[in-house]
Amino acid sequence: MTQKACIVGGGVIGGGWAARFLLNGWDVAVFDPDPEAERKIGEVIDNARRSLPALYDKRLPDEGKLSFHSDLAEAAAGADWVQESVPERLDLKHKVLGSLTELAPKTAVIGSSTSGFKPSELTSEGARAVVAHPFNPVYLLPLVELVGDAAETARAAEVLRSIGMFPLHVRKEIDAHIADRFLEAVWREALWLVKDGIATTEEIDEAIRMGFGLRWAQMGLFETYRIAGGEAGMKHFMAQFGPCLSWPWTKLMDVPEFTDELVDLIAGQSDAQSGHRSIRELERLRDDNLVGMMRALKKSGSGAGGVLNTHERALAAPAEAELPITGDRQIPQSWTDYNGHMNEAHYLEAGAAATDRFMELIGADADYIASGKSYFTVENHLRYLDELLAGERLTVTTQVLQGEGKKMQLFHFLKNADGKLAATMETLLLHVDLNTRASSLPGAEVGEKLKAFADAHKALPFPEGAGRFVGQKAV
Ligand SMILES: NC(=O)C1=CN([C@@H]2O[C@H](COP(=O)(O)OP(=O)(O)OC[C@H]3O[C@@H](n4cnc5c(N)ncnc54)[C@H](O)[C@@H]3O)[C@@H](O)[C@H]2O)C=CC1
Ligand SMILES: C[N+](C)(C)CC(=O)CC(=O)[O-]
Repeated sequence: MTQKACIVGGGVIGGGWAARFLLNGWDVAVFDPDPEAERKIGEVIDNARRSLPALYDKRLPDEGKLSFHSDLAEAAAGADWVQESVPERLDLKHKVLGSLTELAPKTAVIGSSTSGFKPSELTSEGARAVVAHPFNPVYLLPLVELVGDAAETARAAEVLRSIGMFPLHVRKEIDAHIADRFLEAVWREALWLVKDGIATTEEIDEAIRMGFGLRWAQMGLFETYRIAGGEAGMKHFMAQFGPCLSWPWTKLMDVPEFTDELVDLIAGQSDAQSGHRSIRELERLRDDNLVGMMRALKKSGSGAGGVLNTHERALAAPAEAELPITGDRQIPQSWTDYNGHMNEAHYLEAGAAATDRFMELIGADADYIASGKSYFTVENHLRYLDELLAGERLTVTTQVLQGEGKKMQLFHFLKNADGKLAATMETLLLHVDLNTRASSLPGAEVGEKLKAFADAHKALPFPEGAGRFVGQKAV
């Protein structure tokens, strides 16, 4: 049965939560008194539709139903998860969480997005809630800091994993949890650097994005510094840089006063730096960059890439069809080019991924390859028949044309969401012994499975376009 999330407060963060649940197949009911809430959330969800599916090489579940409610009881009825994301004021959080405790099903997790309040503060007037603190954009970044009752946060963690997030249990409640403690320290130093006229907002951003910002996404702080200690590792690093902590490098806890002058100085520099772009434009730029970086992390399984790999493995396999389905995904924005459609190179990428999937189907999987046997491609022929656009669903099915001895000849059909043929790729592979790098017969089981597909597919019509080559004569 479809699960339901109730989103209370649909601003920057509530909108992100709505998108995360919706695109993972949950029904989403929103309660927000702002008359503009539907438009704002719609824009956030459009951004999410453009970016979240691009992280995966499999299709996400069909989107759930989105509804807006002026009655909190109606929004909360039947919910499996309720997420409060109203402004960061304790009196307001008490009021909203108190009502939700009465109205939501007893079985529902009630999460608060609070950046700073502790669970004991949120529940001091009898409300039932745990802190589920996410990061912007909630639909792309996996981290959620969970703080509160152990059984309830364990239940919450399971749900969060199922929608591709990374729950981090905070062992002891503290103001601002873990991550915002860092962010606050960095923010405080940045304010001092601007106030003291040492650096502009743009120079501070360059100092982050040209250097340590790139490192942090893949190894965090401690692993990065371990390497910085050279062969002697962390001990050497601490011996060398530990004493600096007592030098006057930082402002420590000294907070700059938030005068009108400082606010104007920072807002003015920020306008000069980025005011020529709208917030939505900046969001799309941020999302495209995040998708590119997170896809790179997927390859090594580092950081957020490991979370994506785990979630992708849990996504449902496509339904059976006459031909094996060897690909089912949405087309990422990053696959499109200056002509506004999927670039030719990615047709090959989709076809090559289908070959890999077919190899798995006949047992030529990672273990088989590790045992020293594999297939090498020796020839491909691609026909580009129709445009494919960003966000469209792409499915690939595979017919075996030849599957005996060392040879495996496959014909991939690449189709859009309406089942229209957009491309075909014919590919010839030879089985190879990875130790001698010479062609060889496949293992008995792989050979038999391949032959079974080949025999079954012999009954099918020979595909139109198979056996073709580029016919233009050279002049
Ligand atoms: N903006 C950020 O970077 C992050 C914010 N948070 C936390 O998320 C929460 C929300 O912050 P934002 O989304 O940034 O704020 P926001 O100002 O963008 O959105 C708040 C929304 O709550 C609505 N609202 C106000 N009173 C309400 C009520 N009684 N019932 C239902 N909705 C109501 C407002 O109309 C608005 O749409 C805060 O607790 C904040 O600390 C957490 C992570 C990051
Ligand atoms: C500024 N902030 C404290 C609301 C930020 C967060 O809580 C997390 C984030 O997304 O940076």
